[in-house]
Amino acid sequence: MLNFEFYNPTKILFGRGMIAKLDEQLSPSAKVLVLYGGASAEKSGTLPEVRQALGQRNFKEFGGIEANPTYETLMKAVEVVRSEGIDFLLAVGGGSVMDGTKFVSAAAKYDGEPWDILTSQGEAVQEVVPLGTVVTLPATGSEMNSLSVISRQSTGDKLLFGNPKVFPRFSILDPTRTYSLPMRQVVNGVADSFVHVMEQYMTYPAQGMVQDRYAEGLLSSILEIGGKIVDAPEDYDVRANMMWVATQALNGLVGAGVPEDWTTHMIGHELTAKYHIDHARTLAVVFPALLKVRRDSKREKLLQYASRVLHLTEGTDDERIDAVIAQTEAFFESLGMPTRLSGYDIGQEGITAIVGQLEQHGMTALGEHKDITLEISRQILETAA
Ligand SMILES: NC(=O)c1ccc[n+]([C@@H]2O[C@H](COP(=O)([O-])OP(=O)(O)OC[C@H]3O[C@@H](n4cnc5c(N)ncnc54)[C@H](O)[C@@H]3O)[C@@H](O)[C@H]2O)c1
Repeated sequence: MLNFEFYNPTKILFGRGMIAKLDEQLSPSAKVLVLYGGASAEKSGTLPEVRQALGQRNFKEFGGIEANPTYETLMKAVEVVRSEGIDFLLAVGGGSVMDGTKFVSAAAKYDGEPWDILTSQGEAVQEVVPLGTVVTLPATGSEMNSLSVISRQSTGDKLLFGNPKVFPRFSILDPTRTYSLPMRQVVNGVADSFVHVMEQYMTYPAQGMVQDRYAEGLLSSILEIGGKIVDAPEDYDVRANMMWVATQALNGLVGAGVPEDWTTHMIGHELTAKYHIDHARTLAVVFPALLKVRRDSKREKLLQYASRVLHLTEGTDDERIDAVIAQTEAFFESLGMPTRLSGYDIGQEGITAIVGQLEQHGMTALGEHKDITLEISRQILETAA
């Protein structure tokens, strides 16, 4: 097992009606800014429930944080935080609102040009305004991690930063608050969570017995939930399991002490930045192609996954690896997600552009062995063509 430090201070309040406990989480004198995205937070009743839970306390609101949150919009929230003397941020939404709120949290206290926070991958973070979340979309794990992905419209960049100071102080997860999600977003969450676990599992054996079996439990659950969730839109237990699995898929625990390969996310971010494809859908295109190109270096874990999760026992090793890749593609396709770039009309010109963006962002040594060069990234994209 590899050495690791594990730190996760986020308090989780999970279940039906838990938004009512919001007030208890905040100090009586806190000056709160509630941040949210579009009209769905209002229409679904989540925002009204949050307002009610905040009662008579002093709070302001900032709406309009878009999917794939932008620096340009978030800097307007930073102005509100500074001018109103806000000292607590409450994100009500999915990954985009939670990530955006983390950026506002760090940018509002940053003495300099806040885009530095992204270009330094979070090292530049100084002080922060503390934050909490009310989750409406289970997918990213942002509610229990210290990561944030921000886009900049003016340059077409989409960059990630991480810093322990932006862990939410608390996150409220009420599965009934996900019932209003369009099915497209529900399945996006299934795919995103699946790939998050895979990126901390599908590498090479590192004798992380607990981590491997934990990851395999999460993967089995996601495959099972993926097969049920479309036909059971208001099944509390399916939604509750989806919500908790998504949180655990990226709260740091499954990846502690084992190698990780975030190539799929890094290439996926470039596809979203250039083509505005939903985040999870980019992963459904890149991940199967990554498995095809890296089948030799991931061989042992592919076989372990074949036997422990998919229970594949027939055929040669290579035939079982073929079956793993075919079943992974079939899983995404069963969620209605294309697994080829051609599904988004992206051809050779697009591949060259994406490789150029990877180069520009320094993504030249990806993967668990840091040996996925730009040439191999191109091969992955060509395999996904
Ligand atoms: N922080 C992390 O660790 C991490 C990990 C993976 C991805 N991300 C980032 O998170 C973002 C994606 O987040 P996401 O997948 O949660 O989607 P999202 O937050 O972008 O939301 C997608 C859409 O669903 C709507 N929505 C949200 N909750 C709803 C509800 N209950 N009912 C109806 N509509 C609702 C939103 O308004 C939005 O239009 C991307 O920018 C991605 O890069 C972050």
